Amino acid sequence: MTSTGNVAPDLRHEAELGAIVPDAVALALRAVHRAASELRRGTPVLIAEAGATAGGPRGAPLVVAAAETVGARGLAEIAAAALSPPLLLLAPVRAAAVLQRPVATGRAPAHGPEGRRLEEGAVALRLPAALLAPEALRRLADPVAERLLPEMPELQATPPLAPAALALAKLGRLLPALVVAPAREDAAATLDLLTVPAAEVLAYPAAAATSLTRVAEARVPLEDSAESRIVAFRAADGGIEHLAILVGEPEKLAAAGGAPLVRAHSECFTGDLLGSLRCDCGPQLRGAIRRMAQEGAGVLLYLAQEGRGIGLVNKLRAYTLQDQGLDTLDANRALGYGADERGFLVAATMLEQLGIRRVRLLTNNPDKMAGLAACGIAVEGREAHQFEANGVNDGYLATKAARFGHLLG
Ligand SMILES: Nc1nc2c(ncn2[C@@H]2O[C@H](COP(=O)(O)OP(=O)(O)OP(=O)(O)O)[C@@H](O)[C@H]2O)c(=O)[nH]1
Ligand SMILES: [Zn+2]
Repeated sequence: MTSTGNVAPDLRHEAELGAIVPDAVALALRAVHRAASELRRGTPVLIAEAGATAGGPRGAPLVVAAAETVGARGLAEIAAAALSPPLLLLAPVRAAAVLQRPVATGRAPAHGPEGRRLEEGAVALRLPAALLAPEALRRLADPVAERLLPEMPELQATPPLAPAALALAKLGRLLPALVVAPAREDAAATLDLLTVPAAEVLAYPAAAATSLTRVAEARVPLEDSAESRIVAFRAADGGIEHLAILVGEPEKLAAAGGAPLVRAHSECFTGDLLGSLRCDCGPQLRGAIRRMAQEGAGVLLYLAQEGRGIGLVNKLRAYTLQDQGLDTLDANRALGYGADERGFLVAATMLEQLGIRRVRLLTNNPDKMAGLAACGIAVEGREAHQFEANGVNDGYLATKAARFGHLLG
């Protein structure tokens, strides 16, 4: 029990509650996290306009389910909630592949909180009855799946809440392909569906990043660096933790006015853990720790951003597409994702909390430098972090240089 001194009884009650009642940001994060989980389970959710009023279809919430996971029950719930026949929402590149022709979205590219260009836009397709079935929907969503469609879908006007729907599927690390329809106002209550405001879905990545707090810390001597600690950071959504591996005492170096060596390393299960030859992540991870140990100090941020933010399952799909001839950038886009879905506000928030505001960044990726700088970290220098191609990852490294602008040397 915490001591509340001489506070009046009802105020004391409020003070005690204050410790456990989550604030508005945590509540919004929780709602979005739950909604993404519902999509993963194949359950529809409702996306509402902020401050939407009851009335015609314009202000109506959008009932949405992920094409990848929805089953017969979810489709029946959509039919019960819908004011008009369901549509399929796809990212423009995926829609063009399905329709086998270019698709214009007419949307200007938007910019994320770190100033990065977001690859946005959504295309709506009318679904003939033959395609409104779980197996057909999965084939429409997934470029890896067999593509024999019984009928072709047709273009339709995109609903205003479409960007939030696609963003929610991406937050669930699902293929950004959704069955959607404007919904009756009473759908939430009568069908017991979760409602989430569109604005909260779109604000989620930045809100989650800035809500990070330190939750655990331990000394962990490593093969390549005896003097190492791991600090874990957790966001208010309760999502997967991000880790900082501190080599030596980089906080002291920063407090004395220095700019420690920092690497923002996005997790790669295949490369970091299994030694996959498809990428350069394993050598980069171990190489960064070794280099920091040689310098005597450094911070490796181990970010839960698998597959440049598309998740492991989608990265495996992207690998299949790469085996069919696409490069790493086009494979992401064929899935409906952007070339790089990461934001570096997570990394900047972790550095701030470690008291590190000036860094020398170990990277070949100019976007990481710009991303951290846009989040208020002074990037005072770049240290190249290249490793020899291994005979398997040659094309991957060449694409990073040619199409992502990675700096050589
Ligand atoms: N989507 C996708 N992700 C990949 C592929 N190969 C590796 N990755 C992921 O790419 C990320 C690599 O991250 P980093 O090494 O931190 O970043 P980088 O952009 O290569 O930049 P630097 O290494 O800092 O120069 C990891 O999350 C990997 O899982 C791929 O073919 N497709
Ligand atoms: Zn990798």
